[in-house]
Amino acid sequence: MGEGIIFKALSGFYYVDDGQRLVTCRARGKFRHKKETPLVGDRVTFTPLEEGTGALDAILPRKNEFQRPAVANIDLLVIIASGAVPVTDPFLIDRVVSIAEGRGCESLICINKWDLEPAEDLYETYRKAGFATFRVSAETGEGVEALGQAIAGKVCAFTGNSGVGKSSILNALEPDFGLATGEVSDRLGRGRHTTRHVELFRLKNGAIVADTPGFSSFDTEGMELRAPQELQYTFREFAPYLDQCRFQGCAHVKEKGCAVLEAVKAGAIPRSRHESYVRLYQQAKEVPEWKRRQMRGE
Ligand SMILES: Nc1nc2c(ncn2[C@@H]2O[C@H](COP(=O)(O)OP(=O)(O)OP(=O)(O)O)[C@@H](O)[C@H]2O)c(=O)[nH]1
Ligand SMILES: [Zn+2]
Repeated sequence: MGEGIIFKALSGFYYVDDGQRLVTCRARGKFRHKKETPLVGDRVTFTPLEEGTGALDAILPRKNEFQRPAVANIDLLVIIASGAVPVTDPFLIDRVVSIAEGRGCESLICINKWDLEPAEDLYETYRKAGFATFRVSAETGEGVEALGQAIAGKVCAFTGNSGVGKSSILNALEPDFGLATGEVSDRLGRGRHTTRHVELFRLKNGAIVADTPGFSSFDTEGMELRAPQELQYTFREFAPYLDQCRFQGCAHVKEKGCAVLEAVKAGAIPRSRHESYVRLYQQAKEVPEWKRRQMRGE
């Protein structure tokens, strides 16, 4: 019996990396019967068959799973942003971070294009909110080594709005990636956006990276939503204040005696983070629970 990680899923085949080679597996029929779909990132067991092929036997318990992109067992979501064109709207970052927090996945914020724009506000916002926050320039290489150390040995998904430099950073992290990056850019073209195909890559520092399609503000509309009353727990810097509001069940939107609002006023919670929370809270209220469940794939 073999064990490994699904690095790629394509046309009914699962490419399982067992640490030595890539085994091309077919899923056994029982997966279909149980309506269980193996995901890229899944740790699986398989029965080796002839010539590097195998039959997928079981999916080991998942640490977490995401819908869009469809990946499992992510240790670290690396959110790439930029203070230079295309300037990242903090709401996009908060939208994705909130999903990651809700699914028990750690986030890292990486602000690229440092050579063009220091993006002081973005940097301070996320540092203050309690995230590992890095500034890099894929162009000059500044900060790239520190980012590499932060992701070493982890299974990471790179995400961010189109054009922030995801492919460029991967290339800067792994100069030998040169060839592969050409492919990455190709795949990130139009075809990739429609197929939403995800693949894992192994870097020399031991990181395993999923490069996911760039997204736009338009795409955030279709991203999963939690129940309004659960959203507060996906903004980690709110935690110390949540049980200090005057009224139980406080929504932290505009209530009197709200400790979260006071913390925003006092500068302890970044204002843009709270604005994102309010925007998400309102969106979540407009969508019925059955629909939210559907969006979460439940
Ligand atoms: N000045 C400067 N330009 C950069 C930097 N990083 C990337 N770029 C440029 O920004 C553009 C977009 O970079 P990509 O790496 O293709 O961005 P991406 O995030 O992979 O984009 P999508 O494939 O659309 O998701 C390219 O023209 C890069 O040369 C940087 O640190 N500084
Ligand atoms: Zn409150």
